[in-house]
Amino acid sequence: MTADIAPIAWTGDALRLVDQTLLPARLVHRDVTEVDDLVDAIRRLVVRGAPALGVAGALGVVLALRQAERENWDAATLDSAISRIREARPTAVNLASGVDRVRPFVKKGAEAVLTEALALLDEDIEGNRAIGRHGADWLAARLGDRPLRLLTHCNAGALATAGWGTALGVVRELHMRNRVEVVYADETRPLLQGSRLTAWELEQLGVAYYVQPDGAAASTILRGHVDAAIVGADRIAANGDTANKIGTVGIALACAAAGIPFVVAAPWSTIDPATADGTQIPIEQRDSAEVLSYAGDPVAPPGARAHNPAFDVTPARLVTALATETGVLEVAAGRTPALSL
Ligand SMILES: CSC[C@@H](O)[C@@H](O)C(=O)COP(=O)(O)O
Repeated sequence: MTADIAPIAWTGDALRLVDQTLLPARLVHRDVTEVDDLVDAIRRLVVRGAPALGVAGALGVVLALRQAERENWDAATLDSAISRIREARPTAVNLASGVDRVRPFVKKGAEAVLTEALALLDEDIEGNRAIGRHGADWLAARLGDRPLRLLTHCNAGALATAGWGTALGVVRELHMRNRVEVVYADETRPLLQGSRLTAWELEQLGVAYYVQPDGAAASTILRGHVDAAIVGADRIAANGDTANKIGTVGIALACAAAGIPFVVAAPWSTIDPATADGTQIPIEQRDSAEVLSYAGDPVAPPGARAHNPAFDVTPARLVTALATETGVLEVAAGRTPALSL
């Protein structure tokens, strides 16, 4: 196995990010020292994935404090810079909670914030390894100790976290146990996190995979090619409703129809007790150009309008299990009858 991917690092002077917009063609690191550049990097998905956003947000508060010192900001300017980081994307609760975790340390100075932010980074990696072990144990107990055919959507790998990954962390753990036959990686339109990032990670790990169009997922499941689907989450409401990348709910419906497990892998930090249910989760709407063009060229008539929600909500009743760092919670009470083609 190759050295683990570290999408976020602290250099001592800067937040060093793997530029995820350029993968898999190029592995380029970006050093960020200014709040505006971090907000831009978050919005453009240079750094992305809920846990990674949490760590980037926390380290972003260090950048804000250092910039405040360099530029003699007053307290209100600093506060609004921190809030701009916190609100750069709305759906992943980890971004807000990462900033909120370090905010009480702001009055103690940048070093105190840095210590707390780096603790969050370490905890995330450790937590992901535990999610991987618990998720793999649960799948083996439920489906038998045999190589599994898994389906995933978007990227919930090392790149989406501080390291190791959540849903892909489970895949990695199973792979270490020789219990992965193949992974179907949905390409994940419109920004292709599945084909660009998940496939890249699986390639590095030596896991067998297919990239498939999002539109193939339900058919692949109903035709019996998949033993379980496993995805990450951006925010889990108190009742278990789960927001994840657009397209996830269709996979959950297909899993329910086929009678196979739909598993969400996420740390407790992604569960938001302040959000009662999925209707209250803010869903990010992104630029029309992401849908209406491809690699810079138009793919729709001039004047076409786009509907571009970045996330959807899977109702708790469709979530078979939630793999966390402390164990697996069986969420869905009942399953719909299985169909097959
Ligand atoms: C461990 S990452 C979980 C989710 O954040 C992931 O599945 C996802 O939907 C990411 O969306 P993105 O828009 O790429 O930030």
